[in-house]
Amino acid sequence: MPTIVSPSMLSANFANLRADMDMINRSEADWLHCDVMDGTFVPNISFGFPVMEAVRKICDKPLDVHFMITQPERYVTRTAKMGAMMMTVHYEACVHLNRTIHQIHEEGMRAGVALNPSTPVAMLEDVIEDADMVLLMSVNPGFGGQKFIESTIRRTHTLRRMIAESGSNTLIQVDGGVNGETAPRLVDAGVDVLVSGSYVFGAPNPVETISKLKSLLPAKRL
Ligand SMILES: O=C(CO)[C@H](O)[C@H](O)COP(=O)(O)O
Repeated sequence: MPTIVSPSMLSANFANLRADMDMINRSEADWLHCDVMDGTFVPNISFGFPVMEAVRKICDKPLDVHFMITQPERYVTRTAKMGAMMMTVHYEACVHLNRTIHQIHEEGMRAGVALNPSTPVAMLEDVIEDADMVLLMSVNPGFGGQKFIESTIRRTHTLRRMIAESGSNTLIQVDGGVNGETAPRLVDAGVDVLVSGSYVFGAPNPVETISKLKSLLPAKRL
């Protein structure tokens, strides 16, 4: 399975969103990662549907939407209507996670489940087969530009074993502090989808940085 790179829109320059989306369209990015924050689940507010609907019209890449909000199930239908490919919700924010995953599937999207850095990977044992992707947060969610939390490498190994034991094809995504140094180590540990924000958008040549991120990665298992 090839490694997927999904630049995080959280670090985009909103003063010129069209230029940022033109850059993403020209690049080897596979998806565009959208971070929705509500100021309650995380101590920050990002953007909502009007911005993502505008982006959807000018971005050629599939949208991978990460909801850092309470009760994300309220927005499943609207996210599908907006044209998202993947809807990721937090384990910590869903009382009925199994139901929410099925709602997402019923609306024709892929379902991701995100874990905060302090939530044990084992909490997902009983839903792993239903999830298309698990997002391991490698920073405490809420802000771009934070330092990578090292225990993510160990957590990736644990999750990779759990997925193998379940016999499922669930993808592993990591988000937070992903750069030229952490990316190869993450892929080596078993990550399939890399989300990178400030490393990409803060680079002098973001298109080249996305290509480098992909080419830096060790050859993946088949
Ligand atoms: O969503 C986040 C935090 O909530 C991520 O940190 C963000 O998507 C990526 O930012 P960076 O690559 O700068 O760490």
